[in-house]
Amino acid sequence: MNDITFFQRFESDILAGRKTITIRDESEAHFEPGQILRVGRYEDDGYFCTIKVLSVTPTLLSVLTDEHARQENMTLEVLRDVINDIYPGVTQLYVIAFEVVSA
Ligand SMILES: CC(=O)Nc1ccn([C@H]2C[C@H](O)[C@@H](CO)O2)c(=O)n1
Repeated sequence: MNDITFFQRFESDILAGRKTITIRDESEAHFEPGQILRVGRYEDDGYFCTIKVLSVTPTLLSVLTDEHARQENMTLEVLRDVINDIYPGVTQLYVIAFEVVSA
């Protein structure tokens, strides 16, 4: 049983350490620093690594920066588009910073 999922297209970036945050809505804001999470692919729930949650920080879509985009390994324009696709109309978001502890 996995604790969090990511779209398959982000798997290689996560495993390579190029993607070190994920930005989620209220439904996934309950994670806490220090928690160890099993990570699966959204498409098939197949496990692909274990991460440690470093921080969970409330933010707003309107204040996302190039630094968030860098930590997502994408441009800010693409990051805003991705978030608008996944969470249409949502402005209150949560930045979950993590590190891969095993894969
Ligand atoms: C079910 C669900 O919401 N799954 C998600 C949500 C977000 N992500 C990724 C996409 C971007 O890189 C960031 C920003 O939301 O997190 C995801 O992989 N899977």
